Amino acid sequence: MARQEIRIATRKSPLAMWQAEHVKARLEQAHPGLTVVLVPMTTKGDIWLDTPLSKVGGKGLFVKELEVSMLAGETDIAVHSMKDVPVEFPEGLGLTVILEREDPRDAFVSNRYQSLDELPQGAIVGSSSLRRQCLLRAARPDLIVNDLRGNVNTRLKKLDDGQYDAIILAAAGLKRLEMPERIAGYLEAEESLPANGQGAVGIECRTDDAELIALLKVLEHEPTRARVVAERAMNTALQGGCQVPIGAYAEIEGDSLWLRGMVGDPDGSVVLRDEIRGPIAEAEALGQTLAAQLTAQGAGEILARVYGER
Ligand SMILES: NCc1[nH]cc(CCC(=O)O)c1CC(=O)O
Repeated sequence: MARQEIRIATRKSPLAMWQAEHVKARLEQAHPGLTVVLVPMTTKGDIWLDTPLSKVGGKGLFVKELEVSMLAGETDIAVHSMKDVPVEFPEGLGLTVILEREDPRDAFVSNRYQSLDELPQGAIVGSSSLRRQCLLRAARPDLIVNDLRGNVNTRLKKLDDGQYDAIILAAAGLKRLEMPERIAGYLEAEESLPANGQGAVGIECRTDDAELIALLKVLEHEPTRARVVAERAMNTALQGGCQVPIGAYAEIEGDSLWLRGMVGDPDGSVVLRDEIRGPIAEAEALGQTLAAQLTAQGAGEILARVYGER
């Protein structure tokens, strides 16, 4: 008998819930008669559960509760922002589907200013990401760049409370949460190279469940997968976790893939950039080659310093 129900294990943050609802709606539309149920779970916040791998690059399993429930057969799938998905998966689980990417750009969010250029000398800008901190400081050494934590709503509240003149957030998150009016302007890839996977959503499930995977495959978007594979390969080759000053962004141009990468010191003193073009089918190798190019420029020293400081 055909499967009639799919259970989505999800974190409870508004963004996680939106993404799970989105996958539910798309699966139910594609498969009449199928019911998709959300199973919200309390996870240990945004904190990663450290594994021994954290010693070599800050990697961890920050979705562990969801994975335990899938492995136990209590739930079937988990929906992730690709930006936050660790490189390794526990035995028996894998990233079986990647959905079409939405806006990959960083957004400039402010109640007073329209763009980075408009910010006065010494303005306070908030960002939690080392990549954004590096790029902000490199572009505008006069700005005060302060840490900004919490989920998207918490971060916006801190802006509205006057703790910052502007903050930088992923455009995709603001659009999904139906707050596009919060976006004062976009930072293009030339200015703020997106993090690997930014704007894309993926589905994790048990790799031995062929019937389930066949149902999920209607959501697969091949061009997005190629882009994300290249970006993640670069990040992996640099031993990057998700809290690293690394940008990796791929686009498709006809038959070829164009991958740009950056590694920088969070203090903005050094920003290494490079790029590569090649066949889409070689996405992973392109990512690895670009990582080697950045390493040749000195990326290893920068990253060792950052990892050593944690
Ligand atoms: N690290 C948190 C996170 N993970 C995914 C998104 C946004 C959505 C996306 O990139 O797909 C965000 C918020 C942000 O960076 O502003």
